[in-house]
Amino acid sequence: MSEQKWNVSLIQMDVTIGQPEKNYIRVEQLLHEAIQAATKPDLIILPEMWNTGYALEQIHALADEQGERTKSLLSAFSQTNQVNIIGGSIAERRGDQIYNTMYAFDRTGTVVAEYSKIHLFRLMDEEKYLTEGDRIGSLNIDGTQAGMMICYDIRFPELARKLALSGAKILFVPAEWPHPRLHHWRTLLTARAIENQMYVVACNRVGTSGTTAFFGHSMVIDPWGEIVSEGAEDEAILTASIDLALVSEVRGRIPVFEDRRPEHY
Ligand SMILES: O=C(O)CCC(=O)C(=O)O
Repeated sequence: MSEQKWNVSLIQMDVTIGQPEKNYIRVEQLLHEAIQAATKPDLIILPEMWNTGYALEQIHALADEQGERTKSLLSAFSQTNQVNIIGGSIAERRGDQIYNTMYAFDRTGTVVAEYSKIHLFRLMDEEKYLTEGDRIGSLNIDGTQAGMMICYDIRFPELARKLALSGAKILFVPAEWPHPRLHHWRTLLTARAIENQMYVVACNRVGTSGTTAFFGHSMVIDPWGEIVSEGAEDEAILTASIDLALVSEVRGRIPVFEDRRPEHY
């Protein structure tokens, strides 16, 4: 790929709650579909907690031990196909604790970053079963600095700003964001893109889990806040082309980072 232009594929998948076997098979099928598309992706992203869904009561038994199974699948795929992968997030078991963890792989299959969700979502009892992460998710992909946040994290603008201040030009957001909060999803993602003048690549699941329905609407938003690509509510692989040169252009047009006055707030 050119240094500045990337093709990205967002795997907006359904997740079968409490059935990792089914979900690992489905992810592998969808990764193959994504890579066989007419335009080969430079980067593929998956949604949140795709191995187990929110099967919180059984999460200890179902979670992936140190993410080993996930890392082995995604690392082999990224290496074979020389593609970067933002591996959504999975339920990861580390000792006695369970985390909601993201892994990023470069084109050689190396894990270049991992991030565990910092803001656990109390509306879904996440904090009763999971342990929160304690560090932010910065990474470098093909020479470009980026950041990772998970779902509820997007309600915390401080985190996105911190990633932008550390150099991120693009923010990756896997999610399991349900109805009826589509307005919040779109508005918060767009705000994070506009205020930080960066790309936002957000991959949400579809399907239902009990009485909760997930609406998809995965999207890629440019640093000017325009939605470049947006999914519907069905399982699909969404593609978009992003031009990282637009980040410096927008930052030059309105010099928000130079005009910040953190000494007053
Ligand atoms: O903040 C929201 O409305 C949704 C968050 C969520 O579903 C999650 O973090 O899993």
